[in-house]
Amino acid sequence: MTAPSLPHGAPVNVREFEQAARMVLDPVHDDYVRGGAQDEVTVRANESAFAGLCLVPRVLRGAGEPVLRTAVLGHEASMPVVIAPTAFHRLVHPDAERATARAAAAEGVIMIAAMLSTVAIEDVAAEARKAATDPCLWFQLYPQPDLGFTRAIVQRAEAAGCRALVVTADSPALGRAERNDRNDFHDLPPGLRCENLRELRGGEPGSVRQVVLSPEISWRHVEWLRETTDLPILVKGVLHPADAALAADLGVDGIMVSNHGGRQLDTTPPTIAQLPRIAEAVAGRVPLLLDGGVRRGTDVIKALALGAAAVGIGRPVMWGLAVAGEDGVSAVLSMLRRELANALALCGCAGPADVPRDLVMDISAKEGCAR
Ligand SMILES: Cc1cc2nc3c(=O)[nH]c(=O)nc-3n(C[C@H](O)[C@H](O)[C@H](O)COP(=O)(O)O)c2cc1C
Ligand SMILES: CCCCC(=O)C(=O)O
Repeated sequence: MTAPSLPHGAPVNVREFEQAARMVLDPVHDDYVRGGAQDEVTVRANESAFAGLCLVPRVLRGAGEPVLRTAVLGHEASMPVVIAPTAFHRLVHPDAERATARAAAAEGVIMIAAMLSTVAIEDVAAEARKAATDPCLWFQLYPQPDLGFTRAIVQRAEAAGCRALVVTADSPALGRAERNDRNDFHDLPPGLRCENLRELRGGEPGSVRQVVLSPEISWRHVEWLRETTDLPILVKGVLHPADAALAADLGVDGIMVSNHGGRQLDTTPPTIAQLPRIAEAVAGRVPLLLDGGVRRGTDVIKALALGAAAVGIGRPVMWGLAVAGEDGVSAVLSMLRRELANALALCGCAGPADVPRDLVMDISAKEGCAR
């Protein structure tokens, strides 16, 4: 295998993309992307928990060159990494969600388009179709108490060709991001609008202030969505095994184990630590995805070993987009692809479905691999 050639000085890993993004972004927007709730305990824990798990590779398995291609909820993908929904891509690059959609489609990666997108879902989908004949887009929803609006936005996503609905469940209120308080960043700058919120304002693009993160949203809304759309439904933001069991009982099509990248409730457990408990509660009834702190191919393989069908990445995509638009997102995706292929090969695995549970050893904080 030959190493891919990168222009001199280009980031060689996701961490370097983070640093490069910091150099180009308005510090207020950099803070918005990198930040989390309150003391950011969970932001750090998501990443360090991966480092605290060791990989114990098998040798001489003759597994051959790993094949990364996989199906996520039955949707073909070139690797078990999806783009987690992140709002407001135009804050970090003028090509915004259009660039992300092109990169995802060209890379054969599933993109979860955010409801709070700065490009309308129809345009995101059209852009994805420019880069691939059969791109796979899912749509993330913050269910609104206004069910008329919620129905309308779901129908728009369906008509645009989105193939699954990702219902964010961890946001009955907005988390307290003190970086944003310090920067007095509570609304989009002039000219940036939430293009999917037109139905809230009689055809005008919406303002983020109109979005209701409501404590009244409940499992009944998931049931209502089940009756409202034929799209597969994933619930995103599950951390408690009992909630995972409830979701499975309700017949959802997928669960995203997520703490919103540590941006909602601080001091929640790192997602990778919670994954085995959730896998046990669900017992294979529903496919699991996980996001939060995935920065390396070795993180992906750890999540696969502990029960995830795929992982999501949030901030890394925003950093790639900030640094180089579509090319930056592509670079982040292909970096993770190379790292995952390398990790699979070094672990003796033939592909995502060939990752045994005992590949991962939990090492307690005092003797862990990292810190
Ligand atoms: C800038 C930013 C915006 C986000 N916006 C949304 C959103 O609109 N809806 C949502 O469900 N999650 C949102 N998230 C959470 C991500 O979907 C994901 O759970 C999280 O970023 C994963 O952690 P990671 O950034 O460490 O990969 C956002 C995250 C970031 C960093
Ligand atoms: C009003 C919600 C903002 C988008 C979001 O979910 C985030 O920044 O984490």
